[in-house]
Amino acid sequence: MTHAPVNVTVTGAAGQIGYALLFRIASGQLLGTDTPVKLRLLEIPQAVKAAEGTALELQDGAFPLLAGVDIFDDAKQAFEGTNVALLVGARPRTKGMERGDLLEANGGIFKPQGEAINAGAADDIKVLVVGNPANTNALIAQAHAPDVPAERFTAMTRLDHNRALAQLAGKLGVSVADIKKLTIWGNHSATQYPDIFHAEVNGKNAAEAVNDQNWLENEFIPRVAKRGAEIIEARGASSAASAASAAIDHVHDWVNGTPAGDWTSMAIPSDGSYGVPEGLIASFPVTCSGGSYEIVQGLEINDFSRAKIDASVQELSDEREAVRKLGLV
Ligand SMILES: NC(=O)C1=CN([C@@H]2O[C@H](COP(=O)(O)OP(=O)(O)OC[C@H]3O[C@@H](n4cnc5c(N)ncnc54)[C@H](O)[C@@H]3O)[C@@H](O)[C@H]2O)C=CC1
Ligand SMILES: O=C([O-])CC(=O)C(=O)O
Repeated sequence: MTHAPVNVTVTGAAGQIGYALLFRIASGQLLGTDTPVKLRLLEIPQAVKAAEGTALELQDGAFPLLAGVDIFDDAKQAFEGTNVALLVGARPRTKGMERGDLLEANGGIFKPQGEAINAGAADDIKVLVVGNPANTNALIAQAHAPDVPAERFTAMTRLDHNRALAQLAGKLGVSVADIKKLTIWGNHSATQYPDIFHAEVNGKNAAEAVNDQNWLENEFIPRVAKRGAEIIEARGASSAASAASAAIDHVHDWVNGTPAGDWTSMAIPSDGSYGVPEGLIASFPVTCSGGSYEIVQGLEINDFSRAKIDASVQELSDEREAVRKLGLV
């Protein structure tokens, strides 16, 4: 072991995603196999007992990298000294419900959590918001943490990125490892835009390799964008293990870097790149290195992509307007 333990706070620890996530964090997959972790679990009072049960199982995992587990029902305490915060706890969307319906209910969760991060988190805090509507929940938390650099607040579109990789690999009969430079733009919602125009498949342009605009427009994009609903329909519950896996990928790459010659997708506060209004937490193509990320610049955006990006960004602007009206940002 070469590092001091890193404090990782997970909210919604007793939920479905939490159950799939905590064991992978404890095993070293979040930060690396030379980094011990101390877990700080935040739950609502009614779910603390269940979180305690999970903590017993974590103990039984005998993970050499797990330096401790503490459980809280108070956000201020849970974020004290935190280096990495995974904000998973939220109300999951249920059958027939759109993410927009959840804005108000979740505002009441992410405002106090932003304040608690501002008050007590470590200087190097990195925040990933998973709980939906993830982009706007991240915006709310960030708005209440004025002393933390805004770029430390991110939201998860890595699951969408991974879903798009898998669909494209299936179409072309290749491995996901053969695909590079795919991008999710915009919101983690049905308006998101999975972009294959800059993606490469074994070094060849992916859109040219597919050469099927009908598949792109009428199968690939809707399949990826509505995959969450497809899983809910099939499983009777929202994606959990795949969401946990994507959260691991997101933080792992942020901390340890993206591979040379590739990029990933993260929802981050816009700096105005690609015409996305500044401050919106939107998904972009990013490279990570040395613990920070940068938006991939200079990509040519064709008319088809422009319209799709604009539509998703418009939804984010509307969500920001809605939470402004609620006094949440
Ligand atoms: N960004 C993404 O790609 C994805 C996001 N999600 C979202 O992740 C969230 C969690 O999903 P699941 O684990 O399946 O839900 P779940 O309902 O199984 O678990 C949520 C947990 O959060 C806890 N919780 C609620 N309010 C809290 C608070 N104020 N502080 C701490 N904990 C709190 C609940 O007690 C519950 O244990 C949902 O919002 C879901 O829509 C799910 C899949 C993908
Ligand atoms: O759709 C949902 O509520 C869960 C989710 O975000 C996803 O699976 O992408």
